[in-house]
Amino acid sequence: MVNDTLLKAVERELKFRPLRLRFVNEVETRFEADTQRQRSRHMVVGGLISAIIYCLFLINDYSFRPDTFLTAVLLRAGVMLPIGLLILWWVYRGLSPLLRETLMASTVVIATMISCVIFSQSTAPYSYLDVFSFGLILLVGNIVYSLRFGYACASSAISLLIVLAFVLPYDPMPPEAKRLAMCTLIATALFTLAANHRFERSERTAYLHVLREKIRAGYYLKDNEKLSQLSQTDALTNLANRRQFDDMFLIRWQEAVEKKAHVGLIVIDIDHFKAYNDHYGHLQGDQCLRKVAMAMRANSRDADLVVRFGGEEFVVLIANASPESATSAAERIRCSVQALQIPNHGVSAQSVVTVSVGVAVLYPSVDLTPTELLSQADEALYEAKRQGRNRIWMANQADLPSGGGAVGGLSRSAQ
Ligand SMILES: Nc1nc2c(ncn2[C@@H]2O[C@H](COP(=O)(O)OP(=O)(O)OP(=O)(O)O)[C@@H](O)[C@H]2O)c(=O)[nH]1
Repeated sequence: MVNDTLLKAVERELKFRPLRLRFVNEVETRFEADTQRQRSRHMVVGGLISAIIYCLFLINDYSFRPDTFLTAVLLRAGVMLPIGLLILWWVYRGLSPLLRETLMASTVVIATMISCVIFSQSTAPYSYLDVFSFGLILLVGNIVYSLRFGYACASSAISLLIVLAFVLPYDPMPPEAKRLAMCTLIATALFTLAANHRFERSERTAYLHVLREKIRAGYYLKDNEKLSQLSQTDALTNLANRRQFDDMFLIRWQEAVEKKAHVGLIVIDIDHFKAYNDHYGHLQGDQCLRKVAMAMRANSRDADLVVRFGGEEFVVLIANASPESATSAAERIRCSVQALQIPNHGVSAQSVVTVSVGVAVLYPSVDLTPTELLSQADEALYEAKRQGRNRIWMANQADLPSGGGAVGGLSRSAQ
């Protein structure tokens, strides 16, 4: 999507990346919208793997503190696992960023709490050794889930406090082991938080670069579309121009060859336009051209290509045209211009602007070229002028260079 304000905000973020990770609101909302789905999936996969490993620790519980094995089963598989799976299910379904991060961070805190209860309930001599493994829980939150930095800090701090609260009064654990365990845990928290910060920073910076390119690409695309449209349109009348006609004529011709269908061409020229220009001036002449162009567009089918061929000459390219439909399209156009009742006092006091129309319809074949259809229509137009103007003239079969393929021979006076 092309968005000027968004592009400016993205460029500002890229230029002045402060230590604060969160973007300004507008970019943050976009960031969340673009990354939420993938982030939730990533968390769910990480959560499932962590849940399995957390339950596998029951093997440890069984081997070196069998006295609390039942409690461990109850707490790990009966409490932590269902809570964890429920949270993962919610996250998978999609939650607001705040809820998602809070719930995922809470699994870290709950797992720490449960692990502390299990180790402190046991009277086994080495149960406290388990405290050294609690760093793994912090690692899951800060690295595996890659919680947003603020949530990672909060869950790590709360978890450390919980461990401290359990370790300090736990008598079977020697004071040296308590000190070492707490130092190890704090160091683990700090290292994993530093890595978490770096991950999030690079993820966000990479996102900004991608977003900037996407927005710019949107601009380029729009510019290109605009340019291509301009290069195919006549500036005065907004009709298709000669360049678009040349392209479309070949395409329609080829289609007609393949489908064995007719191609029709109507060539229209405003009558006595020089007199109009001389009488009213060039600017009003332009105005007249616009009105005539609008009438022609309004009285042609959407599928027909209405072209300003040059000066006061127009062309309508009709796909799949029978001689009858081309003739009636030409007559409709002629009548619609006359119906505008634009006075042309350059000719006489009663004169209005009219058009002469040449019509040609062909079955394209290998020995015919599009130019032949165009010259037939031109000749028919010349004949319409010669016959007195304000009329349509159908290209005659005899006009064909090859002597075959043209249809009609009809001329129609309009007056
Ligand atoms: N205002 C204006 N006039 C144009 C434009 N292009 C061509 N013309 C004028 O169209 C007129 C065409 O005149 P002619 O070719 O002599 O044809 P005509 O006076 O219409 O006579 P017939 O075609 O024989 O009926 C000239 O005066 C051109 O200057 C344009 O873009 N704007």
